[in-house]
Amino acid sequence: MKIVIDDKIPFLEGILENYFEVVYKPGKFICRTDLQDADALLVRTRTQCNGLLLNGTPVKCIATATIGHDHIDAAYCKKAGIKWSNAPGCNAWAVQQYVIASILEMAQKYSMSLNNLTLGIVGAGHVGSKIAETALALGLNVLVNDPPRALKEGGDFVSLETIQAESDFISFHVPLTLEGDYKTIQMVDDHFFARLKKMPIIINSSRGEVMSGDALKRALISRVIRGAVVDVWENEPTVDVELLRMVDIATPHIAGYSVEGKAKGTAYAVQALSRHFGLGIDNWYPSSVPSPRNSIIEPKNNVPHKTILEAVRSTYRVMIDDNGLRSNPRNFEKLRTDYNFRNEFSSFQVDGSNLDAKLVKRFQKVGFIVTGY
Ligand SMILES: NC(=O)c1ccc[n+]([C@@H]2O[C@H](COP(=O)([O-])OP(=O)(O)OC[C@H]3O[C@@H](n4cnc5c(N)ncnc54)[C@H](O)[C@@H]3O)[C@@H](O)[C@H]2O)c1
Ligand SMILES: O=C(O)[C@H](O)[C@H](O)COP(=O)(O)O
Repeated sequence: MKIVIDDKIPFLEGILENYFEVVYKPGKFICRTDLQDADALLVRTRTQCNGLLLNGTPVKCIATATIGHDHIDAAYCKKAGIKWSNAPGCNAWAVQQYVIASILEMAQKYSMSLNNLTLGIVGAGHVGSKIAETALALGLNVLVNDPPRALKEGGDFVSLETIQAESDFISFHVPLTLEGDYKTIQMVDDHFFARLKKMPIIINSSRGEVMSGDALKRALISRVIRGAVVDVWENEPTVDVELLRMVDIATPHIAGYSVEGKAKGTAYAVQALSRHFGLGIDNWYPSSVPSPRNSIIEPKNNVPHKTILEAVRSTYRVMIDDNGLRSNPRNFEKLRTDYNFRNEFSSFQVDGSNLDAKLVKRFQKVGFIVTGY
């Protein structure tokens, strides 16, 4: 059997070679000729898996080592009898880290106290629900909009209008969908911004095409919003430099780039291939996943948001990623390729010996391990 694999998927070398003839190639350049005698394809978001790529090839199974699967033409695959899988939730904690770090940076920049501010979350799946829980622990009010879940589950969901009217931050965690009752393509447009009431900060780490960059620029110019955090862009890897200069935090689609998230993404993809081809490695996981060089955090004080911001910064400095893209927006894809995957909060231990009980709880809710309290 033969498999073609995106050559930027970590933790994989030597694994599938035991079962397949393996060809590694940059995801963007995988083409139909590469697949003439291939049975399977293992990709990231950089390979468009559609009829153009797959028609007339023997590929019968595609695994993507990512949460998002908008690069896979599901309708085509169904028609062509190609099975595909993604890696649900693999890097959700990495995006939680990115969004929480960004909210704390924004609160500091604009001198906002998080207590009693409202975070509106649009899309409450693996990522959105983790952020909701952390935000509550940080003292924010949380409103959640997720019409597909609301229809299935009922419960405490609000309308998009409520999010627009009451939020000080709005963070998007929807998949990119092009059609249907809940389609998300360009869901954030001039009409969306016109309904905002509280000059919120907008955060997009979902997909660039969910939001109109031009509408976002108009909203920033007219001060309908206070600011914006943008990790995903329309037309990646090209970045609208005018927009980049206007937003508060601009990063090159790295919200999900944690060591743990990458390890899980690879593992879920290998496991899916194993199930499909009967490889017998259904529980495979990378044998060694790097830990942080210094995993102990010793908080200096008991002032909640200050000490949590310091701890968060010691795991991840989102402003360094911002600076990287700002200094060289044309390097978008290279910044991603060369990215030094960070560790998630759960790989760090906070020394709780001088923390009050409430702060211990908060650190735990953010995702840290707290010891010695
Ligand atoms: N920037 C990054 O590095 C990065 C990393 C991971 C995921 N993502 C993106 O984030 C998205 C969300 O990830 P996830 O793991 O939480 O996905 P998920 O599938 O677990 O959750 C998505 C949620 O959005 C809801 N939803 C769908 N359409 C909606 C609509 N119109 N309005 C409101 N809610 C809607 C769904 O019901 C679901 O609960 C992914 O699809 C991916 O595109 C980006
Ligand atoms: O959908 C996802 O999982 C994320 O957007 C992911 O971080 C994209 O990762 P890449 O395709 O660069 O590996």
